[in-house]
Amino acid sequence: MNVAVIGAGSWGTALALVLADNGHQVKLWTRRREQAEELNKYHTNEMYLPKRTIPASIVATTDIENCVRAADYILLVVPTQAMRETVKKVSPFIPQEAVLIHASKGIEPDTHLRVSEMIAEELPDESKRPIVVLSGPSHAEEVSDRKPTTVTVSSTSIQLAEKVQDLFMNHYFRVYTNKDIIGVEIGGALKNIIALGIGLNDGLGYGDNAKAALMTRGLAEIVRLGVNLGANPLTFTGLTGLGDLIVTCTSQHSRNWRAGYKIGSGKSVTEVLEEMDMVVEGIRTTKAVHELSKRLQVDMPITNALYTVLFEDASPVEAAQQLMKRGRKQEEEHLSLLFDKNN
Ligand SMILES: NC(=O)C1=CN([C@@H]2O[C@H](COP(=O)(O)OP(=O)(O)OC[C@H]3O[C@@H](n4cnc5c(N)ncnc54)[C@H](OP(=O)(O)O)[C@@H]3O)[C@@H](O)[C@H]2O)C=CC1
Ligand SMILES: O=C(CO)COP(=O)(O)O
Repeated sequence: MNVAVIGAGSWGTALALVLADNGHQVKLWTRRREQAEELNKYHTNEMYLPKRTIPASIVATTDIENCVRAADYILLVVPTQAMRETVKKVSPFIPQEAVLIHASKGIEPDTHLRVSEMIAEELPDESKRPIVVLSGPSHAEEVSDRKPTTVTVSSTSIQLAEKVQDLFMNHYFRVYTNKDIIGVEIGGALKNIIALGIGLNDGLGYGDNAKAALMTRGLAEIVRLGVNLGANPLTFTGLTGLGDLIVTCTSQHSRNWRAGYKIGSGKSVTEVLEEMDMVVEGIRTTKAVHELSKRLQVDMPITNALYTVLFEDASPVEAAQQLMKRGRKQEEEHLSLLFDKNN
C-alpha cells in the first residue's frame, strides 16, 4: 500500500516506521527542508527521535501534493493546533479513494470539537469521508524501539477501521477496533490534562497516594464528560481511556507529565513552554475542557483546578488545596455511570 504520513514529529515518524516495517511504501511530509534532507540522507530524526535509525525505505518530502498524490491511506499526525491549516493544505490533493486517518490527541478551544470533527469541517464536500482515529497507550520512543504496544482504531465506518487495523498490525504493534469514536477521542485528549496534574503533583513532592487519587478521580471526570457527549462509558475502561491514562501519567516519556513536573517544581508556565521543544497538548485541552464543562454544566474539579494554575496564575499548592477542601461527595456516582445498563 502507498501511505502518506503528514507530520514528521515523534509520533508521525514512529508510525511511519511501523508502516515501513509492514512493507508499505511510506512518504513522510515535513514542512522543513533540512529535516527532509536529514531523513533521506542520514535516516535519522534527531530532534524528535534521537539515536534511532529510521528505515531507509521511508521517503521524506516537503511537497505535500507529491506526498499524497498516489496514497491509498493518508495519516494526519500534527499537533491539534496545526490540524486545520494542515488539512487546508492537503485537501486539494486527496485522492478520491484514499482512507483518512488521524493520530492526534486534543480538543479545540472555543469550538470544543474533537480532532476528527475539526478535520471534517476543513474538508471540502467532494473530499468528505469517514475518518479513522488511531489512539491508545503508545509513546513514540517505545514504538520506534519496536517494544510491544497496543492501540485502538475507531471510525463511524467499521469496515474502514478494520482496513486500518490490518495496515498497522504486526508482531510488536497490536491494533484493536472500537466503534465508539467519541469515547476514543475524548479519552485520548483528556488523559493529557490528568498527566499534567500528576506532573504538578510530583513536582510539588506529593506522593503516590495523591497520584492514585488524581488518576482515579481524573478518570471519573473524564467518564462524566464523555457520557454527556454521547460516549459509551465502557470505552473509558479500555486502551484509549484507562490504558492511555496509565501510560501518560506514569511514563518518563510523557511531555504532559514533564511540563506539569516543571511547573510543580516552581517554573512559570511561560518558562516551561519556552523550554519544551515538543507539543504539550494538555495545555490547550485544559482550556477547551474548562470551557466545555462550564457550557455543559459537568463537574470537572481537577481540570478546573489545573486551569487556575495554567491560565489564572494560581499556585500549584493553592490548586491542590482547592481540590482537597471541596464539599463531601459520594464515590459511587462515576461507577454507576460505568455500569448503568441504560448508558
Ligand atoms: N509523541 C507521542 O508519543 C504521541 C503523540 N501523539 C499525538 O500526536 C500528535 C503529534 O504529536 P508529536 O508527533 O508527538 O509532536 P512533536 O512535538 O514530536 O512534533 C510536532 C510535529 O508537528 C509539526 N508541526 C508543528 N506545527 C506545525 C504546523 N503549524 N504545520 C505543520 N506542521 C507543524 C512539527 O514540525 P516542526 O518540526 O517543523 O516544528 C513536528 O513535525 C499530538 O496530538 C500528540 O498528542 C499521540 C500518541 C503518541
Ligand atoms: O499520547 C501519548 C502516549 O499515549 C503521548 O503523551 P505525551 O504527549 O504526554 O508525551
